[in-house]
Amino acid sequence: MSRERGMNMRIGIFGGTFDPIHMGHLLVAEQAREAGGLDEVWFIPNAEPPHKEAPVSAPHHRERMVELAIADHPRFRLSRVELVRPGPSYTVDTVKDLKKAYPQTHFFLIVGADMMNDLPRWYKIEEILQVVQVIGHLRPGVAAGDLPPFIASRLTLVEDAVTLDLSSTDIRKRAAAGKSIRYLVPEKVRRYIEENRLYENKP
Ligand SMILES: Nc1ncnc2c1ncn2[C@@H]1O[C@H](COP(=O)(O)OP(=O)(O)OP(=O)(O)O)[C@@H](O)[C@H]1O
Ligand SMILES: O=C(O)c1ccc[n+]([C@@H]2O[C@H](COP(=O)([O-])O)[C@@H](O)[C@H]2O)c1
Repeated sequence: MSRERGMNMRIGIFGGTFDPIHMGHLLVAEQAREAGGLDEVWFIPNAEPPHKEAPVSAPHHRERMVELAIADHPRFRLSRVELVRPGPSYTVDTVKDLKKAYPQTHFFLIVGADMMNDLPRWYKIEEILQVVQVIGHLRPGVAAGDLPPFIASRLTLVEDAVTLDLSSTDIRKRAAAGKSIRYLVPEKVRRYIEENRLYENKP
C-alpha cells in the first residue's frame, strides 16, 4: 500500500477458498476494480472456509496459487489476514482486522452472485456492512435474488459484466479425470497443480 497507510484509498477485498484460483476469479476482480474505481484488489484466501463441508487443499497450496495467478497485475495483492488467524475464517473478523490496521481506507467486499445471495446468512452481516460496501458480480446460472434493504443499500452490481461459467469444483473434477485445465487457470497455476499433483483422484 503506497499512500500513507491507505489514506482515502479504495481497496477491494476478495475472499475465497481459491481451490484453485481460476480465470473466473481474476475476471471478477478485474471488473470490480474497474467498475468500483478501486486502487487495489486484495485477494484473501481463507484458512478454514466457514461454510464448506468438503475438505479443501492445504492453505499453503491455495496461497501459493493465488500468488502465482496475480503476480503480473500491478494492482492485485495477496493478503494473509485470514491465513494467520486460527479458526474458521469469518469475514466479520477480517473486515474488523483490516479496518483496525488501515482506519483511513475505504473497503469494498467483492462477491460473486452465489455469495451475494448468501449474505443475509453470513455471521454478523450487520457488523460487516458497517465497515464495507459490497460490489457484486453476476455469475452464470445464478440470478441476483431479492436482498433485504440493509444489504441492497450497500450493494453495487458490476454493470455489463463479462461472466465465465467456471468454478473450482469443475476444475478439480476435470483435473481428477485427467482432462485438460489449460486456459481455465493461469498457466503458472496449471503447472503448480500438475507438479504438486493436487487434484489427482480427488474430485
Ligand atoms: N465464475 C465465477 N463468476 C463469478 N464469481 C465467481 C466465479 N467463480 C467464483 N466466484 C466468486 O469468487 C468467490 C470465491 O469463490 P470460491 O473460491 O469458492 O470459488 P468457486 O469456483 O465458487 O469454488 P467451488 O466450486 O469450490 O465452490 C465467491 O464470491 C464466488 O461467488
Ligand atoms: O463470514 C461468513 O459467515 C461467511 C460465510 C460464507 C462465505 N464467507 C466468505 O466468502 C468468501 C467466498 O466463500 P467461498 O467458500 O465460496 O470461497 C470467503 O472469503 C469466505 O470466507 C464468509
